[in-house]
Amino acid sequence: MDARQMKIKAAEAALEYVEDGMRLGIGTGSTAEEFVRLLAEKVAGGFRIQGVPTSERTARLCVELGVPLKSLDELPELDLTIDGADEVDPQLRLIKGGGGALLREKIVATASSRMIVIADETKVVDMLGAFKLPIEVNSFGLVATRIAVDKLAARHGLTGDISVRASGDGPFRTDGGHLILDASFGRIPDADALARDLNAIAGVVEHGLFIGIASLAIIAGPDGARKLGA
Ligand SMILES: O=C(CO)[C@H](O)[C@H](O)COP(=O)(O)O
Repeated sequence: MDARQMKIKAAEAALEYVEDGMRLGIGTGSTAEEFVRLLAEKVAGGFRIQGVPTSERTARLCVELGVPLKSLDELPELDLTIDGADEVDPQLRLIKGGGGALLREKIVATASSRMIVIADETKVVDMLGAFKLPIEVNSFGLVATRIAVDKLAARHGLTGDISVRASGDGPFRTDGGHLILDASFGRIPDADALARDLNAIAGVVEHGLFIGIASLAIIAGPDGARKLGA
């Protein structure tokens, strides 16, 4: 089974949790896009859902495939969000934001009664941090915010490069017009404390640590999909 087939396996297993009539948060990334493709087939077959996309990219795919969309303001309380992740640890803590959609992803996931993560087994880690931690920041005061993040990291015993994400010739801009700092910490022994402290830095809009948000992860490997959590 290749990487794409594993993503499809995870997405198929997640689709079983989607019920007719649900208000559904729809994630961002290549795994979430496999989910959107399967969901679109169900919708074409008469299944009724209302989706809230977590990015402009996901919204475009949903429109293209005929998945009905609403804004989060129209549907502020959701039944379920299905989304991918860059890392998943045994406590279902996540790193997200590889695709730059972490702010909307976190807003949508926390507006949902439940979040289910879909991922292939390469995303499962004992300790978060091998994947660069995305930190969404306001462009005003970028240098000051970066210094503040660097000092915070040092207080947490974390070292590593913190760089502004690039796209083409310039910086990457999120759907909200912000910048992303990618922090190469390597290992994050106390992700809960780091998450809390990052939120206290004024220029930080949001970070990619999702703690206590997902209740189930569907992890696909060569032998099929297994579940972490309930
Ligand atoms: O957080 C995300 C986007 O901001 C994605 O869910 C994450 O990057 C995983 O993407 P993929 O399924 O392509 O590996």
